[in-house]
Amino acid sequence: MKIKDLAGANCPELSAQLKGDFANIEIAGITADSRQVKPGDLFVAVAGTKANGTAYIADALSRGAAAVVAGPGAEAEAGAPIFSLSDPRRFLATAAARLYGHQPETMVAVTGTAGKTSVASFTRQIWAHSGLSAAMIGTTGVIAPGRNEYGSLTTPDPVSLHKLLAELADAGVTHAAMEASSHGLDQSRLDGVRLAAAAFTNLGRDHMDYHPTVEHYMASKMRLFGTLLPKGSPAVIFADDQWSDQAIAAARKAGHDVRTVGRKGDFIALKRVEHFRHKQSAEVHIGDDIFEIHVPLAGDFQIANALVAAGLAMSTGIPAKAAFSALEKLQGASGRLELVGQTKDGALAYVDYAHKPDALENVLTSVRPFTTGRVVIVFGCGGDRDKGKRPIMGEVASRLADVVIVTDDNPRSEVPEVIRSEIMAAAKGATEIADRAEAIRTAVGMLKTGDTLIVAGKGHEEGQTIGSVTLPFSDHEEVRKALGGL
Ligand SMILES: CC(=O)N[C@H]1[C@@H](OP(=O)(O)OP(=O)(O)OC[C@H]2O[C@@H](n3ccc(=O)[nH]c3=O)[C@H](O)[C@@H]2O)O[C@H](CO)[C@@H](O)[C@@H]1O[C@H](C)C(=O)N[C@@H](C)C(=O)N[C@H](CCC(=O)O)C(=O)O
Ligand SMILES: Nc1ncnc2c1ncn2[C@@H]1O[C@H](COP(=O)(O)OP(=O)(O)OP(=O)(O)O)[C@@H](O)[C@H]1O
Ligand SMILES: N[C@H](CCC[C@H](N)C(=O)O)C(=O)O
Ligand SMILES: [Mg+2]
Repeated sequence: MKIKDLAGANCPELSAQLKGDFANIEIAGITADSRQVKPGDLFVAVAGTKANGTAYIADALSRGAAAVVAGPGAEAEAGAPIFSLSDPRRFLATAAARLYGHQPETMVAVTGTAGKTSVASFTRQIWAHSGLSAAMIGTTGVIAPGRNEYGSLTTPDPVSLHKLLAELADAGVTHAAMEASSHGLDQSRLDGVRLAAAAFTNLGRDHMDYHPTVEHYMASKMRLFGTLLPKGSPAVIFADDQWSDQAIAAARKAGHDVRTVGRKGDFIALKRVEHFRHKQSAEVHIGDDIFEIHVPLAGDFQIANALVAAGLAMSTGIPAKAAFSALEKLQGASGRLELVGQTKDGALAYVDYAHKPDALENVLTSVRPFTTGRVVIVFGCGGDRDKGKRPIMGEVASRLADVVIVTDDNPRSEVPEVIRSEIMAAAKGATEIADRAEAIRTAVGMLKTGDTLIVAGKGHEEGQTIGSVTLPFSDHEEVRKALGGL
């Protein structure tokens, strides 16, 4: 594709700089990483958290980059095709979308501190239940007909994302639900995605290492409604969170068709919920119609996630009745309050991905009603991530669980003892066991009839990152091994 076509009406700022021969430069591919440049590629230099892409312009040109797009003030060397844009990240996303050409016809995105993976997964399942060729993209990777791949980022970088979306569309996928993380939104990773609808679940504490304030965190999430979702589109918003009113206000201000779900919901109104050991039933109202829904998953929060997913499915053409009947067959996303097994005395062992205070609080509160014995929790906190959440999670665990074992999560470049001590400082009565497998074995070994164990923080993850090395590790496997040994 010629660079003038890549810019087109989409980027008048670039079009204006394409004088003479520069307009006809042929672009083979696009990347923001100089190390990935192949001859004929367009290199987009963006400023990141660790490095500034402008430092790698020479590297990109030496590898055969056909042209370079950089941020404001980039040195426009005489004769070299280097262009300067006010927002190169947004350009990277929209240009990747143009270059790869197509994406599934109906795309939805979900943001919020907790519940994104679950909502994206449930939305895909509802669509699939209605016979549509549907996909999800998120923390657990990509799931589509014939594809189930482990992923690393919640919201992939724009180039991998559009390559993937084009592959999915080519394979006949018409509907895709994706997670919009605050990092992804802030870094414009989704700016080239054509959205049919978008959703918000909730806001709690997370990522305070990246966002200077909680308002900045919320504002990043609200880019989904304010900038990305085309005006007038359905915005499905969980109504019962502390931040719901702000999300509703942001979506209204952007001119969207706001559809709230939950106890205070006006699109899907939740009237009554009954919790059983492994399932829940609820009565919901849509206008004058009353539906009884059944969700075969534990955890109060899964009802909220199921309603947001049903709201997204209904906003993309699925009748309410079909959406609700699909909920009866829902499978939880891997590692989200997932029952891995039980002891021969019937104590339950779950793996859950709670790695932030609100999620931990929710998961511990969710299992209490059906736990006649003790709630036992094993958890830690990741290194190189929001440090402030560590004592808060320690306090939540010791307040809501009967037995607390603090262990390692992914220490990454931090000293594991220090991470643990920051949690322990607020976790009254907790036991510290550094080795995660040993912590799990100890917890399983102490289970008695009526107890519930939750191994939290790593969910679906298949490795543990210590320093810069990731060793194979699975909470599922360790729980199974420990149960097998009983
Ligand atoms: C903090 C963060 O979000 N970083 C992401 C970001 O990196 P960055 O832009 O800060 O990159 P940088 O290292 O400062 O480098 C700046 C630029 O120079 C380029 N460069 C660098 C070196 C070189 O030799 N040549 C070169 O061109 C880099 O490719 C980059 O474009 O953009 C990269 C490409 O898209 C991501 O891989 C990287 O994710 C890192 C690995 C990461 O750990 N991200 C996590 C925190 C994350 O994004 N998590 C969210 C949220 C999860 C949740 O909700 O819980 C997610 O969506 O997964
Ligand atoms: N609606 C919800 N409200 C509160 N907590 C929730 C909700 N949904 C899920 N959780 C908790 O958060 C954990 C992660 O859930 P999920 O993976 O669906 O969220 P996520 O937003 O995708 O998280 P991440 O940002 O890590 O990708 C679950 O294991 C559970 O403990
Ligand atoms: N997407 C989240 C995952 C955290 C998972 C937890 N196991 C950890 O390592 O902190 C993040 O990057 O913050
Ligand atoms: Mg997720």
